[in-house]
Amino acid sequence: MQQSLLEFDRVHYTYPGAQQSALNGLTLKIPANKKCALIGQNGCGKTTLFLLANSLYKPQRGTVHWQAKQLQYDRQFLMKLRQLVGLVFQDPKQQLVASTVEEDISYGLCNLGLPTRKIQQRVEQVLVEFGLTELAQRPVHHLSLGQKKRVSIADVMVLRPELLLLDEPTAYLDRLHTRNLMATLKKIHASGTTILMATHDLDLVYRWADWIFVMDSGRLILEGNPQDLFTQREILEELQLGVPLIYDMLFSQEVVEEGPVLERLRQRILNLLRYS
Ligand SMILES: Nc1ncnc2c1ncn2[C@@H]1O[C@H](COP(=O)(O)OP(=O)(O)OP(=O)(O)O)[C@@H](O)[C@H]1O
Repeated sequence: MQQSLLEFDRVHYTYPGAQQSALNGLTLKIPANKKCALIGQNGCGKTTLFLLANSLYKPQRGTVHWQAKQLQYDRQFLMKLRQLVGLVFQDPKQQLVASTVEEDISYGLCNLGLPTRKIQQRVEQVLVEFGLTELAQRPVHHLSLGQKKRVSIADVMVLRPELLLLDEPTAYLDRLHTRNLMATLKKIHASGTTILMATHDLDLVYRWADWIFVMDSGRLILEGNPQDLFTQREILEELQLGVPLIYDMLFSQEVVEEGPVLERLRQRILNLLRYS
């Protein structure tokens, strides 16, 4: 059976003063070692799921488990969990707290109380891994958006999490920076980190993910691998999500007759396009 890292079981969460629940009985298991995508309309609860996954919020009903252990909300447990589950916010302003890039990356390690020498080693290693060495002394508010996003991910990865949560990481990035980011994620995944990415970019999902969750109104509606999931076109159209353009082009019913040549051509195109 597929091992899961984080499990939501019938989780409810309503923001103070809100009329409607943001999470409305959400049940979802994040499988270990996968590249997972989370899709759904604006306001369906993706960010709220992340905030509960990282234990910044607590379920009002239902439970969240990390590797079969129910989350606790005392300081010690939270410190440990936030090393294991790294959250990269959509807006780097929510993430970047220190004055320089180097200080920002060391912030989480300092909070853990690691010895100075160890902190220096880990920070230097991450600066190299993320191509940030030249920017180490740069004030974070002088960085471009692409650079800020890279620093936000480095901030989290320096803690060596087992699960990386990314909230719309490619939002506002140009093509080059999206490619660079996807190359970074490839390395992170290859090093053994499970990834869950919320995004509205279905083509990116199709080219990158190996498992997809579809949410609506605070619940999980569908999940599966890209090839199976996008066959559920009717449901996806009803949710106003549709299917990726690439999928539509390659698997539309109006395409020429099915056969081995067409299938080989599709596989070649998909292999060329894949981010992974
Ligand atoms: N701080 C808040 N106070 C009150 N309601 C909130 C708050 N944050 C989010 N909500 C509401 O909770 C619901 C879920 O919001 P959430 O941000 O989790 O959705 P999302 O799927 O991440 O949306 P998007 O794709 O636009 O980022 C929405 O109805 C939203 O209006």
